[in-house]
Amino acid sequence: MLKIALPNKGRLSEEVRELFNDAGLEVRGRGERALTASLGGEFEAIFVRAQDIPEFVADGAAQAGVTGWDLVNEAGRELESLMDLEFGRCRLVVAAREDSGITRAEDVKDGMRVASCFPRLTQAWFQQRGQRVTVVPVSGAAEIAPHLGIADIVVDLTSTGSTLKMNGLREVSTVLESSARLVAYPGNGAEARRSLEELTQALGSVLAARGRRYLMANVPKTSLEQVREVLPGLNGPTVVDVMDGGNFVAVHAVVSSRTIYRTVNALKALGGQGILVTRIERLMA
Ligand SMILES: Nc1ncnc2c1ncn2[C@@H]1O[C@H](COP(=O)(O)OP(=O)(O)OP(=O)(O)O)[C@@H](O)[C@H]1O
Ligand SMILES: O=P(O)(O)OC[C@H]1O[C@H](OP(=O)(O)OP(=O)(O)O)[C@H](O)[C@@H]1O
Ligand SMILES: [Mg+2]
Repeated sequence: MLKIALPNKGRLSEEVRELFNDAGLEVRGRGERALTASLGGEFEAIFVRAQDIPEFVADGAAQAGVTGWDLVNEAGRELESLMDLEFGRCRLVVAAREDSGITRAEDVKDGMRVASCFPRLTQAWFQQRGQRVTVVPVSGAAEIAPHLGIADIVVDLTSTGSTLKMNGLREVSTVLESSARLVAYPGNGAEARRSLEELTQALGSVLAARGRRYLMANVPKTSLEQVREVLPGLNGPTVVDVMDGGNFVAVHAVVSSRTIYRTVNALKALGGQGILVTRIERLMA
């Protein structure tokens, strides 16, 4: 059995579970507080805090894991990064009180105190810039520190920016961009690597499918050349005969979901009929 460490709660846990489900690795038989669950196949999920996952995987207690890229960097352990999972997007930023007069990283003076749940990354970032700050490690709610006089500035995660705003803080600089990652133990043997390669492909096929739709339409044969321009598909559209279709043929293609509205209108303008758009579960190139 290969152990995959997954976040037990918090920001990433629901989306991780959904991704694995969509890849056919359903988290089975997990009660609210269960610490492990079978994922089907040769995988077993172990549910731990997102923060602990880099350590567990780096130690080989789990052969792979999913956690934030921010936490992987903060841990500073050697890990193989197998795939960016594209959700959990956020940034680790330097922020200061609106009324502090600090608007750029250069305004941070030597000796200032910086509250952060990411003390290692914070220390390293300022050090690299030649700024000598004192890091005040906290385990959460760093945004309150400047108001309590515990620190002058903070280094914290943000995505929508509403927490910073609510706390009267202004973003000054970005330390790191993050999203959820699939990481692996560097000491895995050949067999584990093969299984993890299959896992990576399965998860990748779900991610690839999410931004795409499968489109079918009947179009006049005479407009096929123009249809090709509208429907590039992966390797150009598949063209299928329609029984008793007269002048019409069916075209099938995988298209971007972002442009589907325009694509459908363009097909209609070319005489397309019976247009059907469906979701794709998985897509392997
Ligand atoms: N606002 C956000 N938007 C998007 N992703 C985020 C956001 N905040 C955190 N994340 C991502 O989710 C990861 C886990 O954060 P989360 O808040 O769930 O856990 P935690 O606060 O470290 O743990 P716990 O809830 O157990 O104390 C972060 O390391 C980051 O990668
Ligand atoms: O830019 P925003 O969209 O406002 O998000 C930023 C907030 O999200 C995270 O906290 P979270 O909500 O995970 O709570 P936590 O402090 O309990 O981890 C992060 O620590 C910020 O406080
Ligand atoms: Mg959090």
